[in-house]
Amino acid sequence: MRLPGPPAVPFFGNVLLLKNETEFLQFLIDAGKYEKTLMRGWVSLIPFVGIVNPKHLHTILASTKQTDKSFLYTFMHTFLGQGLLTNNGNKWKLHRKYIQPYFHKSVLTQFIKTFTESSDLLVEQLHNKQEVNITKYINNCVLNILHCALFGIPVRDHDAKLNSPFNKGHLIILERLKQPWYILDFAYKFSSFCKHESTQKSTLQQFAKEILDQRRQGLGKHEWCLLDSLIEISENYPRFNETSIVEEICTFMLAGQDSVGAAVAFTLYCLGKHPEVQQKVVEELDKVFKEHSEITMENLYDLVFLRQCIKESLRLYPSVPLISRKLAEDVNLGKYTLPAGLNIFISPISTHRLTDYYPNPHKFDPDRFSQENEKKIPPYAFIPFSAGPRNCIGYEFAYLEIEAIIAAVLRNFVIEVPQDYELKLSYRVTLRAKGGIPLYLKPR
Ligand code: HEM
Repeated sequence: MRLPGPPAVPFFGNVLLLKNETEFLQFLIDAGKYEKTLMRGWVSLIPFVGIVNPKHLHTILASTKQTDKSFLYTFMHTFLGQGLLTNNGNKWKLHRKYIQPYFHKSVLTQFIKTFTESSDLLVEQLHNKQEVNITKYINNCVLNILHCALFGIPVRDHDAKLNSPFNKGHLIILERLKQPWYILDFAYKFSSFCKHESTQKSTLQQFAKEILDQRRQGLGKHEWCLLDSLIEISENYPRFNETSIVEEICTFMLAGQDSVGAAVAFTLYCLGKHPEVQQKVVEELDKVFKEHSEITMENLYDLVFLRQCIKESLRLYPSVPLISRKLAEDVNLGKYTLPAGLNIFISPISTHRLTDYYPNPHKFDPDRFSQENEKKIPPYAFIPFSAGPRNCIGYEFAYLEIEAIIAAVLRNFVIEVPQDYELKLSYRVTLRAKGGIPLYLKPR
């Protein structure tokens, strides 16, 4: 089987593409040209197949058998330990089954207050500012939410968060790929990267353990948080031990941070660039909040057009532009049979720009997700949260959180993107705007 793909360099394969993140993302955006075939790529000496076509994605992502991640995720173990994001096999299946109920809509209601309080704090911080780099404010707001929803640290308890190592955690996986001799564990173990990652991991886990001990003793227990749910699971299922609790809570802190930060920032960017769409969102907000100014779960579900805007922004700028799996069994994709054990790449940012499903694909057009139009989009052509049994467990949490933050910003400010600003994308496992996103703010 000979597949088309980008030119590869001996030993490095295609990893040199990662040297320039903006060009790498442009490569992914243009990878729709591989839709009718498959794409081959090399991570150093290891072959990968890239899959862009929604029908092929359906075959793989919907399968309960194809849930294994590729070896690339083991690179996160040094930093994160083994939580839902990086685990495979039975351990993943069991943990997912235990934790899933705590992300049910009925349970998420309890976090709305946290979303609101943190969004209010954000609005306070933005007052009297005319021009801001919105990215760092948003990231701070998201961190506040996570510290509260996951660890039970009140949003306005600044001191407790001051020393949180989660404010400065840093993933090194890409450095390992760019210098592919570090793909080998024994070489990596002697590197300064590994030392740095291991130190980070023990600091994060220590922080999580201390709070776990406090919660177990009932200290600071004003409101329910996700850590309490994990304690409850460990009481019911002894195999879900203290290490599991710590690894899972650290995973949630990481998985729910930059992903949400990017989604909020890019949606605000899109709304700042399209004043007519922003106006429509504001009219919806006025209508929904006419009688009750308070943000509730019901109000958030009524913000139908805002959700369309968030989806359209996630289509153009999916927070996680690339994911990877390892095939657990042979799979037939049209004229190709891919063997068990093969590593594959799935690139939401490539699939999201396919002209067959998204005419004029680079245009921001929230009407693509209107109730009527959305039905025409095949389910696996829109995968910002991945899809199937191994999708993002936090996707509904994320939508509600993003809506609450954007609603708070737009109810208080008219936002505008400076004329001379040119968005440059960059990539560090999540998608980012290079240098952050500048916004003009005018009080409403
Ligand atoms: C806009 C926000 C978010 C986006 C775009 C997003 C996207 C994704 C994607 C694409 C995956 C699959 C990753 C892969 O297969 O490698 C994933 C998995 C995951 N996400 Fe999210 N995510 C978001 C927010 C969150 C939040 C708020 C949480 C938790 C608080 C979370 C927790 C997780 C976890 C634990 C997994 C692994 C699930 C599993 O494998 O069973 N995510 N997310």
